[in-house]
Amino acid sequence: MTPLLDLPSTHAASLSWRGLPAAQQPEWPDPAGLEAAVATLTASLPLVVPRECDLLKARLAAVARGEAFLVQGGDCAESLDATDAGSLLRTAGTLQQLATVFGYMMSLPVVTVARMAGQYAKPRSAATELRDGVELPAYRGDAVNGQAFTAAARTPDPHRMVRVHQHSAATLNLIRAYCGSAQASPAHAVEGLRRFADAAPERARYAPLTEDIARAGGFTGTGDGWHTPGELFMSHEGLLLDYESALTRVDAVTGTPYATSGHLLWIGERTRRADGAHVEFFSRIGNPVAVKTGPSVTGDELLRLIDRLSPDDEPGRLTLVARMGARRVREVLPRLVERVAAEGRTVGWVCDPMHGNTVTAPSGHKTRRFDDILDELSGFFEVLTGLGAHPGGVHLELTGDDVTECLGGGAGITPPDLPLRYRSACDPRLNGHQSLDLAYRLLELREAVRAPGVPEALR
Ligand SMILES: O=C[C@H](O)[C@H](O)COP(=O)(O)O
Ligand SMILES: C=C(OP(=O)(O)O)C(=O)O
Ligand SMILES: [Mn+2]
Repeated sequence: MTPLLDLPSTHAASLSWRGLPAAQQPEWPDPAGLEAAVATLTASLPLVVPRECDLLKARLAAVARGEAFLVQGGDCAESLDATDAGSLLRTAGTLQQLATVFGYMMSLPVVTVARMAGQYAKPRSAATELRDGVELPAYRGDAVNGQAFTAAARTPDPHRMVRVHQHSAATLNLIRAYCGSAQASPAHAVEGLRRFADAAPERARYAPLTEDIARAGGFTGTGDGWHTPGELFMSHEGLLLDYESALTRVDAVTGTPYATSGHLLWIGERTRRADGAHVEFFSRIGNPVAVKTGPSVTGDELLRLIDRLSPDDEPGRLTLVARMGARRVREVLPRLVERVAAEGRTVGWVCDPMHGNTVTAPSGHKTRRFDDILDELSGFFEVLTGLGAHPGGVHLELTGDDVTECLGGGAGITPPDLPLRYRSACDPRLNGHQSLDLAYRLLELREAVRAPGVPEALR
């Protein structure tokens, strides 16, 4: 029998990025510790296998062709101390409920991808944090250091990467069990939507919409048989190159290296330079990959990234995640979408309406306004649809828990509410209700646009 994977080897993906500029890497204080952690990871089991990554790539090819919609979401930063199975399952459930609403809205099958089982490393705007005259290294995610503001916690510890691998394996194990259970069925998702709609301040509008969704059979577009209810893929930002390359394995069948830390990895806004180490590493792996792009990206830069990451123009290989901010999306995105289309490149276009809309509340909490998030998302739909392109999906920071991190939404979280249940280790997430509220509000906006009298180009 052909083995699923070769043993780890010194293949190009683990080597070629070294020596290139690698932004946002920790300053590990202990080279021997780093070497030991990398050796442990190199000898560790893969979390995912190439066949699963290829399946996701095939799903994302449908997104790129305009035949499917991507729902991607989860924590900004997972925590190694979080051992709350309920919380993981609530987030997985929220993703599936969102998939149900968006599938109905788009009349398309949905591919669902969690920011989970690996989302432990954070790029930061500033390398250090200053509090009361004390300056310490910034928190860079649980894969690197601790959140507590002490010199001990903030010192990068490479052994944390080993703990991340173990914790991700346990998370994935739970999610795989969930995906095979009745809890992950479309009927269960519809029940969750009914509970949400019945309790929402907008009940009079949302309850009938929910019945329309239920009548459509939960997920739509399942007729061709490719959508498996309960199918949930794992993704994270591939930021820590020592971690990612130590977990890269060669597919024995094709000889292609795959990052086995997750199904889909993305490159963040701060590490996407085309001649940098991240792009080089990503160019060598067979996984489906994504790149986040903010408003400063030029058309030429984007084309260069596409050339580097998807030279064969394989559909599903590359997803572009636009995070422009509500104020800029309508101005900046059209020329980029037009340029990529003019060059005949096949990518999926997805909107992250979170990272361009972060503000600081008077209390000092990082937060985002629900209305800005909705506005960027509707701007994204306007732009893509107006150009005859496919609005391919959403990328959200969210949790199924009842946190108070973003402002507004149906339940109307206000600035004084923020400290009540602000639990994010990094950026503010939509809570379960705000996430569904966003989907229903967008659905209402889309239905209004589809009403008679609206020009065809905008529908
Ligand atoms: O999640 C994304 C980034 O890590 C985060 O937005 C950076 O935040 P900062 O500007 O507080 O460093
Ligand atoms: C770091 C993130 O985003 P971006 O790279 O878009 O800033 C993130 O997704 O948490
Ligand atoms: Mn974030």
